[in-house]
Amino acid sequence: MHPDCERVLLSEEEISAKVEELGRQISLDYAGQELLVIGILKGAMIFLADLVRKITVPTYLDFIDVSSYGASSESSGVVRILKDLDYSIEGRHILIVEDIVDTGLTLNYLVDNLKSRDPASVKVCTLLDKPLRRVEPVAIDYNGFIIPDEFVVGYGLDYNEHYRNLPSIMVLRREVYMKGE
Ligand SMILES: O=P(O)(O)OC[C@H]1O[C@H](OP(=O)(O)OP(=O)(O)O)[C@H](O)[C@@H]1O
Ligand code: HPA
Ligand SMILES: [Mg+2]
Repeated sequence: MHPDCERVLLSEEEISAKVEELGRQISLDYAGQELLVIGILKGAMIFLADLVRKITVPTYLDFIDVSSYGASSESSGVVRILKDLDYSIEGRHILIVEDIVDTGLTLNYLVDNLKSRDPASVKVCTLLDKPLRRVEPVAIDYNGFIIPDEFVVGYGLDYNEHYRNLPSIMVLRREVYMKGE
């Protein structure tokens, strides 16, 4: 366990079993179709890399980079696109892949933004859902785990860009993020 963390919330084994289950369900639901997976940089990167290898329908990838947290554990409330998609999504079946839905501001913004580009369909898959913090409602089609209102890091999730490479998901000690705020 990392010394800045107080406990392991989800082990590597729990995460990989869930990723496999999500991949199986997505493959069943999109049978006979092509899927365009859109990863939200950077947090979703590690989940997405594992998830797409469990999907058996023809799958394409694109990435969009948005940011609302910066060097904080609280959302600024303003979502900014730092890097847009490389390709048009018109007429394609889109699956947005996120690491976590917290306030819902990031996903709400993205779903509206991507729907305005006329895709054939838009669905959302997130590994983690923290419903106690929701500010705006978000429809989630595939959800890995519902988690309590604690700041978590690892498996792609950061605090101020640290801890993304930890293999499990851990609760960050409050004193670590209170220091910077
Ligand atoms: O539901 P919300 O309150 O909007 O929070 C969730 C979003 O915040 C984090 O991203 P962040 O903006 O920190 O960028 P990152 O993915 O590069 O860490 C996380 O990866 C989600 O995209
Ligand atoms: O709990 C979290 N951890 C890391 N990044 C986040 N972005 C929103 N909530 C979180
Ligand atoms: Mg982040």
